[in-house]
Amino acid sequence: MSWGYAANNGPDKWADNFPIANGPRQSPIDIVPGEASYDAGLKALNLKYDPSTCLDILNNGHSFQVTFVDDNDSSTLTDGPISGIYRLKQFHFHWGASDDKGSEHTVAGTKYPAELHLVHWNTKYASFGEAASQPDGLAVVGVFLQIGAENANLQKVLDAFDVIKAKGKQTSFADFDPATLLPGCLDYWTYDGSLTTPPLLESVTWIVCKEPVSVSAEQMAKFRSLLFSAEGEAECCMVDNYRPPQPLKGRAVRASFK
Ligand SMILES: COc1ccc(/C(C)=C/C(=O)O)cc1
Ligand SMILES: [Zn+2]
Repeated sequence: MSWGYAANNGPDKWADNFPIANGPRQSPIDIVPGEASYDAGLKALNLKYDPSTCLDILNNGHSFQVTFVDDNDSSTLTDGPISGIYRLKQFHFHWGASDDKGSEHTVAGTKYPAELHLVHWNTKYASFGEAASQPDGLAVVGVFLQIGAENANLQKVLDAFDVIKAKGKQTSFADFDPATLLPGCLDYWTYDGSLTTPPLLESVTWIVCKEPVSVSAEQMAKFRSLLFSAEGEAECCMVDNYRPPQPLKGRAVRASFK
């Protein structure tokens, strides 16, 4: 049986096949603002995305992801807490069955209804796959979603859902600028962590934005219309696809802001 988010294959079971699940730098974590240390040496995030690198949108059975062409430096993350150039590979989300849960990171115990992850890889390595196994291989920008006004930029992504409802469905998705999903203020917390799904590799520099972006309740219902299940299988709604916070194990969380 493969991993998932159900009682029999969910986060509490992942260590059976992926023992790193109990490792020293696992993600997500609960971010406690009062315990984060302001680091004046942290640079502002420099995100430069080219919409023409947007390729397709896929239901991978755990989330949906929008994948980008990453054979050049058209869409990159530089500065912030990292050194060098990291290329955007994909973005995806995690969300709940109801608005009181869904994010992976929490802020002083507060869960948001959803969380966006923009996954970038360090170009000092030859490929995403190679980078994913290195301690400085990946940088993921996390953005919280909170219930409010309809998000017109997000709606462009949600409008593609009808053709990717089931696991394994994929369709072309062009000319989308992921920068339109970012909050106005790019203040962030940063810490060393991991992938939040198997293989849970400890290769991620996490960059979690303090400011959430809006999503309407109707848009959240659209997220919940996707399926974990493939066509022809018993329908299982894609909800609660989030890993809960993991032990900090002595790690420092730094803030880019006072
Ligand atoms: C090498 O295989 C991989 C599988 C998943 C991932 C990600 C990007 C997981 C996550 O988003 O937590 C990376 C590599
Ligand atoms: Zn994620």
